[in-house]
Amino acid sequence: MTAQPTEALSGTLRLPGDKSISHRALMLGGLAVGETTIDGLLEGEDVLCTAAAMRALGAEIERDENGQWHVWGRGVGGLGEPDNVIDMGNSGTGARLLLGILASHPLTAVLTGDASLRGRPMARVTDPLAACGAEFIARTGGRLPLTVVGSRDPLPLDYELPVPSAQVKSAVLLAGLNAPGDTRVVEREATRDHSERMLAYFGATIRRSEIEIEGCMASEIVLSGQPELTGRPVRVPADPSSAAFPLVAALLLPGSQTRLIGVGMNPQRSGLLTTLQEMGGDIEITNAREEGGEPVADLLVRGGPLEGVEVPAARAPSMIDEYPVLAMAAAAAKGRTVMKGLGELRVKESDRLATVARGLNLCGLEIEEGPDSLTVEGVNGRPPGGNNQPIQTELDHRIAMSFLVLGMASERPVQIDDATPIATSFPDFTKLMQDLGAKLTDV
Ligand SMILES: O=C(O)C1=C[C@@H](OP(=O)(O)O)[C@@H](O)[C@H](O)C1
Ligand SMILES: C=C(OP(=O)(O)O)C(=O)O
Repeated sequence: MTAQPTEALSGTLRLPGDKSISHRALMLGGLAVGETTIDGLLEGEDVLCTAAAMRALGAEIERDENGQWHVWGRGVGGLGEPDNVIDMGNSGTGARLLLGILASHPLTAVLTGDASLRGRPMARVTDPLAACGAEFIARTGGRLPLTVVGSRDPLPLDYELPVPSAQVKSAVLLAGLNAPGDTRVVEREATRDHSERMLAYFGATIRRSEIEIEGCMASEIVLSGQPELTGRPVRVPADPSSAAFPLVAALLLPGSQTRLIGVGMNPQRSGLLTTLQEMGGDIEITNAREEGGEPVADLLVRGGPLEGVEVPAARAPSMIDEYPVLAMAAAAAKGRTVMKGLGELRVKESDRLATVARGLNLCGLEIEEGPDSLTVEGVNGRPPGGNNQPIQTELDHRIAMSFLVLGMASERPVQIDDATPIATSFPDFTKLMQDLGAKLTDV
C-alpha cells in the first residue's frame, strides 16, 4: 500500500472499539453467569481470535444483525477443555490473558499464533502462573506453541510485576478468579486498568491501594477469589491507540480539521495526547463524559507546527503502543525528540524500536536508536519520504499505519510492504482515512 502526500484532512470520525477492552469483555462475559451484551466491540482479527478461543472453551458467543455481540458465560471455573489447538493469531493480549484463565481451569490446552506471536516471550506470564499449580511446556525461550495443563486445585497468586505490563497483571488476576482467597499483584508503575474496572463491574471484589516499597510508592491490587461474576451490558469506547493515527495525520497537515468521537480517555492510555499537546499540537478535548465505566471525550484536532520534546520514561506505560506514530510526528516537528524507557517496544508484534528506526532512515531521517531509547531529528516541515523501497512492516499493524501516516505528510509517497496486518486492530483504517481525504492506494 502507498500513501501519497496529502494537503489536509477534514471530517468527523467514529473510530473502532478499544482492543484491550474488547478482549476483556469477551473473556469476562465467558466467565460470567448469564448474558453479557457488548456494543461497539472491535471486530478486528485479534479480538475475533479471542471470541473463537472463548467459544472453543464452551462460552456461547453470537453477533446479531445490528452488530451487537452476546456472550452466555460458563461461570468462574466453568470453562471446558478445547478439542483442538487454539490459534491466537497476532494477539499478545489475547494469548497472555487467556493463559491466565486456562492456568486455573482443570484442562489441557495448546496455544499457537502467527509468526510474530510465536516469536514473543510468554515466560513473563507462565512464570508467575506456574505458582497457582499450572504446568506449561513451551518452545525454547518460552515461546508458542505452548501447552498448558491447568491446575485442578488452583492456589491464589502474589506477584510483583518485574516489567510494567497490563497483560501480565491481567493474566495473574484472571488466574486468581478461580482460586480461593486473595490474589495480589503489585505494580510500581501504573499500567492500563481495564481489567480491574471490568472485574469490579462484573461483580468481583477488587481493590487498589497505594503502598510503599523501598521508599517508592507502588500500587497493590487485591482480588477476592471465586466470586460469582454476572453478565452485564458493556459499551466499548473508541480505541485511543487507533485514534492516534488520524490524530497525528491531522496535526501534521496544516489546514486539517478533524473531529474524533467518543475516544477512550483512561489516564493510563492518554500519554500520547499529553505529549502531542506539549509539542504544540492543537487538540481540543470536548464533551468529556463516562461510558461503561471508562472516561471518554471528543477530540477536535487542527493541523499546525509541532516542536520536538523529551518524553520521560515514566510516561511509557500510558502510551506504549503509540511510540511508532509519535516518531512520525517527531520526524516533521521542529528540533529533536527524545523518547526514553522504550525497552518493552522490542517485544511487541515486531521489535518496534528497530522497525521504526530502519523505516525512518529509509525515509531520509536522522535517527538514533539506543537500547531502550529513540531520538528523532525533526525536519520542521515535510520529511523527504520514501525512496521506492517499501518499508518492512514485519506483521506489525502499528508500523504499517504509522508509515502510511508519514507518507501523507512527506514530500514523496511512502510505500509499505504489507497492509494486511492493519486488520488486527483497525480493519476500516484505509476507508476511514480516505473519507478524511487521505490518498491511500493498494499497489
Ligand atoms: O493489556 C493490554 O490490553 C495491553 C497491554 C500492553 O501490553 P503490555 O502489557 O505487554 O505492556 C499493550 O502494548 C497491548 O497492546 C495491550
Ligand atoms: C502490542 C499490541 O498488541 P498485543 O500485545 O495484544 O499483540 C498492540 O496492539 O500494539
